[in-house]
Amino acid sequence: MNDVLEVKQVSKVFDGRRGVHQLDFTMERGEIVGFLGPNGAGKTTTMRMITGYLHPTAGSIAVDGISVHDQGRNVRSKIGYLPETPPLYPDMTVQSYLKFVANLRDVPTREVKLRISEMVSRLGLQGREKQLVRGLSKGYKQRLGLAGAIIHKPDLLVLDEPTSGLDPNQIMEIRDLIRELGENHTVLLSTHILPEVSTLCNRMLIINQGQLVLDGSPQHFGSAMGDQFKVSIEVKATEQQLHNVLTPWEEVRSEVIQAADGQASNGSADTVKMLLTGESSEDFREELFYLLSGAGLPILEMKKENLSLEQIFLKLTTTETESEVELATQETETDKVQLANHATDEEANLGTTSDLKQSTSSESASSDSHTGEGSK
Ligand SMILES: Nc1ncnc2c1ncn2[C@@H]1O[C@H](COP(=O)(O)OP(=O)(O)OP(=O)(O)O)[C@@H](O)[C@H]1O
Repeated sequence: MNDVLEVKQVSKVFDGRRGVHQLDFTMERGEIVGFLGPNGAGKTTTMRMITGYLHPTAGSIAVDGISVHDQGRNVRSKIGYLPETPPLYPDMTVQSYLKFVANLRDVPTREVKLRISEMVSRLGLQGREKQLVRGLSKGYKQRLGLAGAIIHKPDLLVLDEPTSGLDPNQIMEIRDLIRELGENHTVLLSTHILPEVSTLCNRMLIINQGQLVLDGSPQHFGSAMGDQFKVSIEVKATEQQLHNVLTPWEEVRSEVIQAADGQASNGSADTVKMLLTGESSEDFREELFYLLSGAGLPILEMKKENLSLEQIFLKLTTTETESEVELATQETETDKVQLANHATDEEANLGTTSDLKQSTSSESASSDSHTGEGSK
């Protein structure tokens, strides 16, 4: 069996209110999975159940085939957990904190010294071993939290919003570290930052109101949602010529985005930009090409329009109507470039364009501690 994590029909009820409901998913060795959802969706609750800090009301969770709740002690050595606020002790030094965690995680005494020096060099903490935790910057605290989470060499690493509250440089550093850690660990990572998922994860899970609403690779989401195939084109033609050719095509709906009347401006030929939407997700570009070339209308540009991750996320996690999402997909080309799944590296690294954190629910709901159930 290659599954590191098995979450089976897991539910959590808090005082009669649903926290998560019948979650069902597995994670294979080596996967880096992004766990996404709006505030209050159930990400932290799920992560705390996986790491054994919270008991499910129903269902079961196993790591490497061992039940998290029946054999807590055996399984805890297999899991590394970084809560949103790492449980660091301000009066300890970096070194004494790592020693403390190593003992807590049952690292054999003879190996502790070596593991600490491995963690210090791997997480870039050299020169800070004797520094008090209280004097570390937020980025270095996060590094130390990560070091504490992996010092016992766990199979599964669970990271709750690991870049939250960091400045752009620190975000890039922590992401690089997570990417590196993903080479040796299976990682479940919760985040509100969509480009973080595109750059770090090969699979994502979206949760909304306690239920899993999507599971798959970021690239396959458009078709997984039964999306209609959309193409934007620019054609050297008049609106009337295009109308004559395209209107009889029943399977594809066309609408003009922009028409440039050549006669009125510089005397060059007319061009028209259109958005074409198919009845289904079937690719109709080849048919379109032959149709327009058969009519003697040159295609200057043809581009497949994908739903961006942001649009997919909104579609799945809000109650907005189909038509609102539809509108979003028909924004101007500039908007599309901004929103596109393929965010530039800079955007992806800085996460500035797509931080979807919604401010409506209480922040206090995500402040973790290791004190167990009901501590939030
Ligand atoms: N200890 C608790 N007692 C009562 N209700 C709780 C407790 N912990 C979580 N909840 C509720 O369970 C639901 C899921 O919360 P959770 O913190 O898991 O969401 P989240 O997706 O992690 O949100 P965020 O992005 O804000 O961190 C929310 O409605 C929350 O209020």
